[in-house]
Amino acid sequence: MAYRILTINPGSTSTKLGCFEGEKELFTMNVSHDAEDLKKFATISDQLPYRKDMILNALKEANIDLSTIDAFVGRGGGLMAVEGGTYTINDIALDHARRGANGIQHPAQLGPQIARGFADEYQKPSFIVNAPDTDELCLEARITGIKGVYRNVHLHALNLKETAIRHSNNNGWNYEDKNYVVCHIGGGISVSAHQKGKMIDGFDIVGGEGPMAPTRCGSIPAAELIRYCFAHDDMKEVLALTTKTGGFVSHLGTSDALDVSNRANAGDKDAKLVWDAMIYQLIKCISAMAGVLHGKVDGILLGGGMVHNKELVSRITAACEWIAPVSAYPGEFELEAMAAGAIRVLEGKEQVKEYTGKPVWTPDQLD
Ligand SMILES: Nc1ncnc2c1ncn2[C@@H]1O[C@H](COP(=O)(O)OP(=O)(O)OP(=O)(O)O)[C@@H](O)[C@H]1O
Ligand SMILES: CCCC(=O)O
Repeated sequence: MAYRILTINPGSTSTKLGCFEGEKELFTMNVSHDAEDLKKFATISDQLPYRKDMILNALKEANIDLSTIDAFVGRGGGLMAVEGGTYTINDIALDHARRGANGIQHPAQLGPQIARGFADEYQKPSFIVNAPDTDELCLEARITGIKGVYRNVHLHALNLKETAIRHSNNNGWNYEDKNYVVCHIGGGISVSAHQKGKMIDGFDIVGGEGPMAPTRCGSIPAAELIRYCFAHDDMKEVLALTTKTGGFVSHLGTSDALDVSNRANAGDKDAKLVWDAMIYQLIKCISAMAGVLHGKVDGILLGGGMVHNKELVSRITAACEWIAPVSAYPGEFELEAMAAGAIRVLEGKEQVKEYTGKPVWTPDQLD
């Protein structure tokens, strides 16, 4: 019989839930949280009881009996850099998610906490699949032009890898045999290079790299940014440009990309320039990742909410199809990807990994 999996993906103002039996979706649900309610909590982990109660109520309304679930999966977060794959939520992973051990506060770190809580209660396994902390960078990608400063990536690893796996399956290929440039173009934008099943390079979208995105500034010339810091007192506000107040929010006061593209099409010059600049930067970043793969690219894959926009897809396709065929996968497969990862290990098709808490790479490995 097919395994029944509950997947939990906490975002900034909602928690997405999915229940799957094998590949079959039994239900998905988006439980909204009032932004004012969330503001009352000092840390992300303080939100746990509040979010858990809302999830339990939603599951009750949907008649989902948690005792029928075979495994619980939470979106990762707060973990030290890990190789991609499916990990048991052991005590170290739980502790790191609770306290955001990697120094980044992200709602996704509630995923392992909620999943492990349910798993303990019902004596079932719990997993994390391709956490945002996935780091498979080649050594050269880690080195910057400042000694002692290294690149640590955080990106939409879950959706990027699932998109690449699905594209491979659709074509009768193995992800492990192919090279792709994979993008997630949504609230945040991730652009990454995948070489034979490993994400060997990508832009750090939590650290202010890559194309500008609805809420993120993307890459900025270093000296301009330093001058900007000198001209501003509040470094917390400056830092927020990398994940909350940059990109469309900084230029246009909205994070709604659909609104920006509509305004651009209706003749709003400011919106058009920002929309065009984002697409320009996307094309530039895709081409950079193709270079990293020496041009040996089997496909350029586009996922995320903005990929519903046909104009964006056709402009990227026109600019990049000289590199490789461009395929669009609008939206995201995050809930399905978490279930699929758990099922692969439960069926013995993939080896489950043990989180050790030691990052995959530290600068002392250079010595
Ligand atoms: N047809 C469209 N044209 C332009 N933008 C669109 C279109 N449809 C959806 N979007 C935009 O996609 C964005 C949402 O994408 P998505 O759902 O992937 O984001 P998210 O889940 O909030 O964040 P993230 O993708 O970073 O996890 C919104 O800004 C929305 O306006
Ligand atoms: C780290 C990838 C997810 C995000 O920042 O939204």
